[in-house]
Amino acid sequence: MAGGGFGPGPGSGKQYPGNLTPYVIATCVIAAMGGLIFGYDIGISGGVTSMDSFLEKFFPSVYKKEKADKSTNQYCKFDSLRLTMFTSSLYLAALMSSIVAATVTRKLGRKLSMLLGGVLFCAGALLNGFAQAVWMLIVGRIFLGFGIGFANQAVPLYLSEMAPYKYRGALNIGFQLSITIGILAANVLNYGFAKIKGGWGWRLSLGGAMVPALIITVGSLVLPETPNSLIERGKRDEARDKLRRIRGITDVDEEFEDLVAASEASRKVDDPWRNLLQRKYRPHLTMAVLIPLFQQFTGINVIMFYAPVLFKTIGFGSSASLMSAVVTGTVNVVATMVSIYGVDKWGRRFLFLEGGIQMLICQIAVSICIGLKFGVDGDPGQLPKWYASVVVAFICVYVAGFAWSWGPLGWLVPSEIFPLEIRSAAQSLNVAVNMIFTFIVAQVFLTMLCHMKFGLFLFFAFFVVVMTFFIYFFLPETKNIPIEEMAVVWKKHWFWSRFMTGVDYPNGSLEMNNPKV
Ligand SMILES: OC[C@H]1O[C@](O)(CO)[C@@H](O)[C@@H]1O
Repeated sequence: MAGGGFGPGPGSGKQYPGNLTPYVIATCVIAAMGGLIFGYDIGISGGVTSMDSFLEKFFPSVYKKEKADKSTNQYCKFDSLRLTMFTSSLYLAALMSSIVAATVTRKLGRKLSMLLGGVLFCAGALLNGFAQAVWMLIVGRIFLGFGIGFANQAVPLYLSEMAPYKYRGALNIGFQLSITIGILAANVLNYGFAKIKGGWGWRLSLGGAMVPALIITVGSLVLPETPNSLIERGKRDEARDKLRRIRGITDVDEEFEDLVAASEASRKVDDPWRNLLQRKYRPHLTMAVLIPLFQQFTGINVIMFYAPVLFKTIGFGSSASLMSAVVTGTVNVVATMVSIYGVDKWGRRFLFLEGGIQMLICQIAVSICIGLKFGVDGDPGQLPKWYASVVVAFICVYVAGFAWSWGPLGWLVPSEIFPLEIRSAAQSLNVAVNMIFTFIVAQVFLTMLCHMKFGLFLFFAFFVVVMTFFIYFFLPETKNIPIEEMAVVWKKHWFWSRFMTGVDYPNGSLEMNNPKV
């Protein structure tokens, strides 16, 4: 995903004039709805799959098993490939469409990708809301996934191109913030809709995705195209006018010339994928793969997708489980705001390292708590409410640790380290790796819980140890470093410097203003 920090920083000598106009604010708020939908879909499926009426209708075998073996192994209650397929099909679809979207976004504009995303979302939400059979659910999720591929490709790119450079960092995390708000909205609605008499509340939960979907569909029709995209498609005069309108001033020449130059420079790179394999881009390639992989191996989506199911497993009733998901969702939103506040003050490394240690402690604690009560056979006997509440508290502290570290930084850091000539390939790789591992975690979690039992949390804890050491040794601080000076951080790094010998990076503003995904 593209993002913040593409503009000139404090050391670049360039200070493009321009204001944070109401026009920009309005366009960015509408565009950020793409993040809301992503979050909504992440948050909605877990709650819906914990509603009895939904399970009974679409997954009767899971429902029967859940009802029948109350006192037996809690770990395996929900282990159903079809059930996980319902959740995870979306991510596979998103992975595929993000690859197509890269071309649409570049050749036909950001607006069209967002419009396609919105239309696909509407189709998916309708199919899900009116579903009569499992296939309708899964096809609906696939449509939603296609929509997410387009929206996640185009929206962050759109935001970073529209925003005045000074606000790009905050706007980047703004996208993750809207994802977390979407997750929370889904959790709250699930909690309310589950109480509807007649057991059809899940239809409202799933169909509710129509609201943000319609907003982005209509929004993308009225949103302006970005100047970068217009230049890229040969419409220079239109681009200059747009830039004036967006920045709220008439003198936009300096920025405009740089956009044109950046577009021309990027056209000379004909195979960004091959470029990415060059020795001097080894650190970038490593980060493009490992950062999204590690983000998913924190295990966060075990909580985001399956919190209600998990809470049911540790002994809460249906309603309390959904309520607990609302609590974790709220923590997620608030802690992401902490990150917006602190990321440029305390730096990326501090947040990564602190968040890592916090997550590790909580994962070990959750594992011990569950292990002590559930043992290996998964039979908790009488589990006191206070005990389950302690588990939820640890989970909340864990979510906070994620939400101010790997959550937003998993997008921000890659977006600020890629130089233009590899940006398109590296960013696509970043999104693709994220989706693949989101898919894998979603698909195998319930089976893993069944087999690894309380050890599942130790499995993710192990990865948190690995990633925390990785950050400590291999990630240089990128706080307050202008994009065009980023090469320096690798050149000075104890390990990565060996790949940088004899490397002369193109300098200046040319490479900064044309974020491509
Ligand atoms: O807020 C948690 C959410 O954030 C993401 O990591 C995206 O950045 C999702 O995979 C996860 O569900």
